[in-house]
This record gives sequence, C-alpha cells and structure tokens, in this order.
Amino acid sequence: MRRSTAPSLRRSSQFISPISETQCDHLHAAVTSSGERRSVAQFPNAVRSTASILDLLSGSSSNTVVPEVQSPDDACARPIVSTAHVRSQEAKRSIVELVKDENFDSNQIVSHSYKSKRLFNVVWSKQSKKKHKTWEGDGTLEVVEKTVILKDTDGKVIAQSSGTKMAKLEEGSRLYVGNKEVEIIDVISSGDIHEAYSNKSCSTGSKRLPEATSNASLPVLKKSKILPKSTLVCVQRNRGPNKPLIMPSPTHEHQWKHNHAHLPVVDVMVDNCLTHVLRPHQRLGIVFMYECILGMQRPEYHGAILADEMGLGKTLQCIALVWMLLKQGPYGGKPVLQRVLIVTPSSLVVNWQNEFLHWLGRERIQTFVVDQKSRPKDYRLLPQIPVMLISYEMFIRYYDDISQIHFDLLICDEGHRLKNTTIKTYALLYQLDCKRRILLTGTPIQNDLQEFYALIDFTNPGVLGSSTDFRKYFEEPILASRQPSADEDVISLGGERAMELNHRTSWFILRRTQEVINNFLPTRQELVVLCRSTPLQQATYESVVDYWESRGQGSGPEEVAHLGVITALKKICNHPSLVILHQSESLPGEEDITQHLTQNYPVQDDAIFPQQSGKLDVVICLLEALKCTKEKVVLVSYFTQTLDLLASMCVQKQYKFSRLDGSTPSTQRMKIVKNFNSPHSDNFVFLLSAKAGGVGLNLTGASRLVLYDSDWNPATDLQAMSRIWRDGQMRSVYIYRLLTTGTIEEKIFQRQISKTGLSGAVVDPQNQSTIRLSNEELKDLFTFHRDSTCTTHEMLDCKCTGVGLVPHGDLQLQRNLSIAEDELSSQRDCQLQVGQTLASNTCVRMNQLFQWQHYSQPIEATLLQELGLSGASHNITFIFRNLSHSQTVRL
Ligand SMILES: Nc1ncnc2c1ncn2[C@@H]1O[C@H](COP(=O)(O)OP(=O)(O)OP(=O)(O)O)[C@@H](O)[C@H]1O
Ligand SMILES: [Mg+2]
Repeated sequence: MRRSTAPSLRRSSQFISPISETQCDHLHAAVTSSGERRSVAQFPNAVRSTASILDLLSGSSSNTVVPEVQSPDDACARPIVSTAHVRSQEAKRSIVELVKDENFDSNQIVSHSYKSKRLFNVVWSKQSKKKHKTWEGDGTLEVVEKTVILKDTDGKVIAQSSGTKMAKLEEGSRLYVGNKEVEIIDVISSGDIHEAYSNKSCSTGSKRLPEATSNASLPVLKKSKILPKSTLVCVQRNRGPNKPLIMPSPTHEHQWKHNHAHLPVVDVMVDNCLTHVLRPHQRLGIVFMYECILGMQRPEYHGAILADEMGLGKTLQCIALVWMLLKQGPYGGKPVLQRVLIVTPSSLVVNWQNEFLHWLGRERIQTFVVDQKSRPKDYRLLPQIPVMLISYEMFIRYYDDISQIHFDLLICDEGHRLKNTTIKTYALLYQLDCKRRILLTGTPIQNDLQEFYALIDFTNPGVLGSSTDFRKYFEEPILASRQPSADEDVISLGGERAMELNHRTSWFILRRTQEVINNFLPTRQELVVLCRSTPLQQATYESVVDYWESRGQGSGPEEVAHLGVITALKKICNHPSLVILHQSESLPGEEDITQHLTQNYPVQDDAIFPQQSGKLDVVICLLEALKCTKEKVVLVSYFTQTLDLLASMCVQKQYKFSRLDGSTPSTQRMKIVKNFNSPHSDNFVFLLSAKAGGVGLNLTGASRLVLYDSDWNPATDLQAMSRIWRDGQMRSVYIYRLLTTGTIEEKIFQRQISKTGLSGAVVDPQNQSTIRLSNEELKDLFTFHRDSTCTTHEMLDCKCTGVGLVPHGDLQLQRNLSIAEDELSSQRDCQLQVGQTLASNTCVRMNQLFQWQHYSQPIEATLLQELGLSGASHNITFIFRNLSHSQTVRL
C-alpha cells in the first residue's frame, strides 16, 4: 500500500535547545510574515466553535469561535520549543482568520524569500501507451524555469528533465519527465514559491538537486479524454487555492508528557490532496478533533464529540484526520495512529469505505470491511491495512476477536445510539481498550441528562465522575430547579450547575448547523402540503374515533388501546386500505379496530386503490409531473405497509424504483444507494424506510423528497428529510411534508412546532412507548376537523389571506409569537426541559412557520406548476412554503 502525505509540504523543523523568553519572541517575530511583532501568548490556543450542553439539549447551536488565550508563562517557560511550534502558532491564527477571511493566503506564514518555482501535485507511472493507465503513486512536480523535478511522496527525486520549452501546465496536463509519465492533479503554487518552503521540502527527502540539468525533453501530452478513475475524482475535487492546514503545536506540558525522547517538534498538516476540498467549518472540525484526541485540551482525556448537523461532512473530517495521523505526528513526525476502528450502523459501512476511496483514492489507503467473509481475526494478519470498518452488530458478534487487536482510535458513527448504557453495544464499546474516541452524531442529544451523561462518559470516561456523582451533583439540582414549586435558591443552584455542566463538557463537543454550508448548496424549498381527505378516509377515521369513544375512551388496558387508535388513524391518513385489509399486521389493540372497520367497509382491494387517499393522489400527481424530467424522487415513510403500497403504485405506473427498508441486507444497501444516485440509473423513485435508512445516507441523486408521514420526534423527521440536501447536490431541492388536513397528522406536526402543549413523554406508537396523555389531550388528538382547510394555520391565528404573504397587520402577532418562542427557548436553555422531546432549532418552530409563505386555495397555477403539484390541486387545501437561499432562514 502506498501512502502519501504530500511531503513536499511537510516542514520538519529542527530541535532548538532551551532559549530565553527574549529569544523566543525574537524567533517568533522573525517568522511573522507581516513583520508585526507578536508574542506567542497572543495567539489562541484552542480554535473551535463549541456547542454547549444547553445548546445540544435545546437543539440550538452556536458557531462562536472560542479562543482560549494561552498563558504568557507557557510561551517560553519550557525548554522544548521549535520553529515548528512558532509557525504553528501562526497557523492557529491562520485557522481562526480563515473563518473571517476566505482570501487569507497561508503562504504568508513562512518567509519573504522567493525563488521562481511552480509546484504541482501529480500522479506518476512508468511511461506506457496504455489507454487506461494505472498510476504507480503520487508526488510533486517542481518546475523552475525549464527544469522539471518529479519527487515521490517522501520528497525523493525520481525523475527530472530540463531544457525544452513548455506548454501551459494545468490540471489534467500530462507530460514526460525522464522515463516517467506524469499527470498534474492540481496546482500547489502556480507562480513563485518561497525558497525557504521548498528548501524544507527538499531537506526531508534526498539531497537537494542542482538547479537545472539539460538535454531532456519535456513533451507535454494532450489531456486524455478518458481519465483514470482516481484522476477524475481528484480533478473534480479541486476547487480553489490550496491552503495548508497545519495543526496547532503541542503545548509545553504536552511535550513534557509525551515527548520523552525529546524528538523535534514538527508540523502536522492535512494532506494537500484534501485541503482543496475542505470547507472552512471542516478545517476547524479537524483541528478540534486533533486537539481533543491528542490530549491537547485536557491531558488526561482523549475523546471528542463531533455533533455537526446532518450533511456537514463529518465523514470527510474524520477521514482527513485519520489519514493525517496515520502518516504524521508532532514528535519527530512519528505517526500517532497505526490502526483505527470505525463502527457505524450497518447501512453505512460501505458508505464509509466509498468515502475513503473517493477522497483518498485506492492508491493511498485500503480499508478492511468486516462482513460474512472477512472476519476481524483475518484483519489481525493485515498490518498494512490501517482502518477497520464494522457495523455495531458485527462489533458485538466479534468483540472477542476485536479486543485482541490494538486500535489507536475508535470512531463511532451515528453515536447517539450509545445514549443507553444498558445495551450490550455500549458496554462492549466502553470496555474496548482504546482511549482516543470520536463520537459522531447529527441528531441533537435529546430527552434526558442520563442519556447525555452516557455519551459524555463514553467519549471521555470519568470526566464527569461516576453516574451517581453526576446524578447528585448535576441532575438532581437541575431537575429540581425545573419544578413549579422550586424556590429561588433551588432555581439558582440548578442554573449554576447547568452552567458548570456546560463548561465542563463544551471543550470536547462541537456542533455546527447547516448554515455553514448554505453558501455551497443550491436552494431548497421546504413545503408543508395539507392534503384533503377522501370520503373513505373521513368515514373510516370518524368510525375509529367513535369506536374509541364508545369504548369509554380510556377503558381497558389504556396505553395499548391508545396506541392502537393512534396507529389506526395514522394508517387511515396514509391509506384506509392499510387498516381495512391488513388485519394480520395490526398492532396489539388495533385488531379490534381493523375488525370493526373491515365489517363496516367491506371494500375490495382494487376498488380502493389508489384513489382513496388524498396524500397518495398528491404523490401520484407529483410523480406524473416529474416523470419526463431528469429529476428523481425519494418517498419516505415510517410504515413498511405504506412502502408496499407505494411500491405497488410504482409498479402500476411502471416507474422504476429502488427500495431500502429494515429487511434490506446491509451488504446490499450501499449498492442500492449508489445505483440510484448514479446519473446513469433510470430508477426514478427511491422508497425509503425512515426508521431503517433515515440516518447517514446520501441520496443526492434525487432532488425531491416526500415525507409521506411524520414521527412524533422532530429529530427523526429531520434525519429523513436531510438525505437529499447535502454536499454533492447539484439541483434545487424540494422537500414535501404531507399532512392530511384536520387529522392527527396535523396534531403531530403542531406538537413538533410548539412544545408548550406537550405534557407527556415522547410518544411513539411504533416503539411502543408509554403514552402519558390525559383523556382531554387524547380527545383533542383524535378530534377530526373535517371542514378545516388547515388547523395549523388557524392555530397560528394568522390573518393572512393565504396568498403567500404575511399581511402587515400581523407583524405584531408575529413578533409576539417570536418573543414567546424566544422565551420558551431561553427557558429551555436554562432549564434543560428534561423529559420532553427536545427538537433542535433545525425543526421549524411556530414563529418560523409564521414567516413562511402561506397559500390557501385557490393557489396560483404557476406556483403549483413549479412545485409539480398542478394535477393535485383538487386534493390540496393549504401549503406552507419556505425558500432557503444561502444564508436565509431555514427549517
Ligand atoms: N468538502 C466537501 N466537498 C464536497 N462534498 C462533500 C464535502 N464534505 C462532504 N461532502 C459530501 O457531502 C455528503 C454528506 O457528507 P457526510 O455523509 O459525511 O455527512 P454527515 O455529516 O455524516 O451527515 P449525517 O449526519 O447525515 O450522516 C457526502 O456525500 C460527502 O461526500
Ligand atoms: Mg454521517
């Protein structure tokens, strides 16, 4: 296996013996490009944007850069300091400023001495006439006037030539250098390059070459039409100036603790082949994780939680970090990592493999995927493969073998599943002997402090003491302060403890919201479409509610009965046939209802399909409108039966479709996704089970997504809805949330957007959770508002005429709503609101919905046409619409 760290960029620095503070300042001043004299202490020690526990629990987030100023004593008090250290302090500045100044030229950080030299990243191989070339490796190409030097990734010269006039060198150009053929991947420096910089690069490898040799020819080949795969990827990746991303230097304490051999402190930097593509937030994310796992934040802890919202590229950030540390380390350049274990949901194992391949190329890294054929004990014999990918299930199965292998870093993707300490996965992963841990999650941490503790303690064991300590010191006072009867002292103590908890955890939790990539993505339209119920839906719906009332509402095994009613009503909203015909698949408590309905509505299968559901009709019309375009559609449901129904519809309409649900073998999942995303695939529809495939999947092949039914938990809906609007998406995106007007579906949505009315715990019939709603609340939940066009709009008390504008007169109301929401949110921030479903701010809230465009019938034909809903107009009663441009309000 070949490895590359773009060594031409690596600047190994010399060990410098103990120096005085004055010397240190002097040295520092010497390398500061601006000539401005700064002390080391002026540079931030930690550069990250942190999310507080409160942010996470409340779902709000912070993008604040929190610089921690290093103590002046640190600057030169310790003997080991190096030029690399000083440069890295500058690098820290560059990273901070990067956020503010996209045009920042990090080359400033080296020196003023120039030599005319151009530098390129390349792939190379022996000369051959093969059309589909296999490149042997990557390297750098230095061009000084007419001289060209090809170096491998260790900086060793492997070919050189000079003397011939050269055509323009650019991405994709091919040329011969000596007996090697070279293709330019990207330009490191197209003009002058700093002498000091290039000298360093030479010093890491072989002897420096004489400037120019003669008599070699440099025929520049034509850019090939069919590029090899890896090249295609690289070319596609190059997006702009390549700014080196250098990690912060270790502090002196860190050096004392970890650099016993007194090795020179060298710069650690992200491979140049990745720095092109990294978004600013990803650069920060890498630095954040680096500092955490190297124990640079707190010496005794080595864990990090990267809780960026969905689609922000947590995978790429980890890949860049892993790749960097497999090749480098701050002490003498010795790699920090040798083996890395990545545990993910089974549906994402192959996704991780593909991402490694996509970003690094096969020639750089290999991964070992544990499956039926490849077992962890085989991996033990393959030291050349540094990364093992495994699903949570396989991890449990092969724990004994895995625990025999030493891993230097553990990454748990979709790590929110580790919120429960009692599950086996948690226990086994917890006891794995690997102190460096990264937990990835795009879902805000919800529900309760014990779950929060579980994630924290998993990542940095012991950081908050034992579970009992935590409960006594944090949980109890915080919860007590939330009680209505709490006096001032109790409230104040609860507030203090919440603040302290926030402070003690924020240094290893990082969360950014999707705003950070708004600028890079196409527009997104979010639509809540209220669909008219059909006569059969109305009749069956009312029949179920009557039945529930006639049974004395709460009589019988209460919770089971409610669950059955809730599920039956939700199914009727999807399609009445799901309740009438599928008795065998009923939930406990639902049998009675299905029996009752089947007796009263003895309809035949083909008679009710497909016209008997308003939502289904809307979907059919939408697909009809899109079938001749190049757009693809993802249809998401929480019910397998609904997916069956949608599949039958596709068959009937002869739409080619893919399907991913709980029964799809994990080995097949990524194949299905990849196939669907391919521009060559003619699969028009993707049927997705929100429960089975909601997390982590990238379905950017589609530009429209329909959430056919909703969950009680807004975070779950959000997971599903985030599948198409992410990096890689080329088209404008439309996300439709379908609600049947006046039914339980609207009520669920309303509970998501206004949490004031939710007095019970999380309600999730599919998970058989306990429902703790009063009879009054249940009655309200089940009441069918048959004649309403949108009870949600009525709830907003909005006086608009439904033409897509908020009337001026309503601004006060809007402001009031806003204030109410803000109060709610600040209350949540301080009081943690444990026990409720804490939606993130990424879930639309009432005041935000107010700012969306509101459309009641008659809805403008042009709008319906744009939305692909012209044919469904008769079945639409209302539309809420939100248009997200870059940097605008979002869901
Ligand atoms: N800098 C980038 N340039 C281009 N594409 C990117 C970049 N970063 C990430 N991507 C792509 O964006 C998509 C989403 O990334 P990824 O799956 O890592 O998101 P995530 O943060 O893990 O989201 P989720 O929480 O949903 O799992 C992937 O297809 C990935 O290849
Ligand atoms: Mg992910």
